[in-house]
Amino acid sequence: MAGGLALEGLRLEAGGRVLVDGVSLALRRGEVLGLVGTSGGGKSLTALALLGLLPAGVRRAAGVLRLDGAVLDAAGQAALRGRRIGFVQQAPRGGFNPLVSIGRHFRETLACDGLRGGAATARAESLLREVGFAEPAALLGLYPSQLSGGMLQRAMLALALARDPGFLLVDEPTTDLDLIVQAQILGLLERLVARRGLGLLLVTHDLSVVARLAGRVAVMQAGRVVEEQPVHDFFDAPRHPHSQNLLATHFALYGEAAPA
Ligand SMILES: Nc1ncnc2c1ncn2[C@@H]1O[C@H](COP(=O)(O)OP(=O)(O)OP(=O)(O)O)[C@@H](O)[C@H]1O
Repeated sequence: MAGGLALEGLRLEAGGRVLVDGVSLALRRGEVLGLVGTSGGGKSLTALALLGLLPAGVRRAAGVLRLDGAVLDAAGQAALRGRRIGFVQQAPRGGFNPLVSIGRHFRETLACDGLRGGAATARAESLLREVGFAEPAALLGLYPSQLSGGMLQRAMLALALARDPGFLLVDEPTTDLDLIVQAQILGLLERLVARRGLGLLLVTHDLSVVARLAGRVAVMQAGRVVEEQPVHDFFDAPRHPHSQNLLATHFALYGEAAPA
C-alpha cells in the first residue's frame, strides 16, 4: 500500500517454535484497526514487531515493515519508535519508572527533540491537558505511585503523543480499569484519533472496545490472522470459526443474542 504503516508476511520464532506466521496488516492514518483474538494468539508480539521491540529470545524470521511505502530496516524502525509510532503498553504502571516523577518522564522524552526548560514544561502541560488533566502543573511533581490506574493510562497516552507520532499502538487500554474509567479512556482515544488524524492499532481481547472504536477488525488465532473485515461486517457476519466463537462468547457474556 502507498500511505500508512504496513506489515507484510511477518514470521516470529523463539527457540525453533513459530509464534507468528504470515501476518500482514495495514494501518492508515485516521483509522482504527482492532487486533483481537484469544490469549496467546500473537497480538502483542505482532504489535511489538511493528515497533521493532521484540522480547529477548524472539526473532523476526521473515517480514517487512513499510512506512508510506518505504521499507524500514532495524535502524529505520528504531528511529521511528516514539517519533512516528507511539506505544502504550499493557498495564500502564509498568511503563513508568516508580522512582522518577511524571515531570521527569516528560522531560526525558521531550529532550529527544531538543525541548528543555520552560518550553518542555509548557509542552508537557499542554499534552496532559489534551488527555483531560485540568491542572497539569500539579501532576508533573507527582510520582507514578501517587496516580490511579486511569490517571496513569492518560499520562501514558500523553507521553506516547509527546513527539507527535502519526501512529499509535495501544495494547489492552482498558484492562484493570473500572467501567467509568474505561469509558473515559475509550472516549479519549476516539477524540485523539479524530483530532490528530492518528492511525490507531488497538490490541484487545474485548470486543466491546472494538465495537466502540474500530473501523476494521483483524482476528488472530495461533499466530495467524484468520479474518479481517470492516467492523460492521465482522459483527454481522463473522467468517472464520474462531471469530464466530469469539462473538458467541461475547454475546453470551453480555446476555445479548448474536445476530442471525
Ligand atoms: N518472550 C517470549 N518468548 C517465547 N515465547 C513467547 C514470548 N512472548 C510470547 N510468547 C508466546 O508467543 C505466543 C503469542 O503471544 P502474545 O503475547 O503475542 O499473544 P497475545 O495474543 O497478545 O495474548 P494476550 O492477550 O494474552 O496478551 C504465545 O504462545 C506466547 O506464549
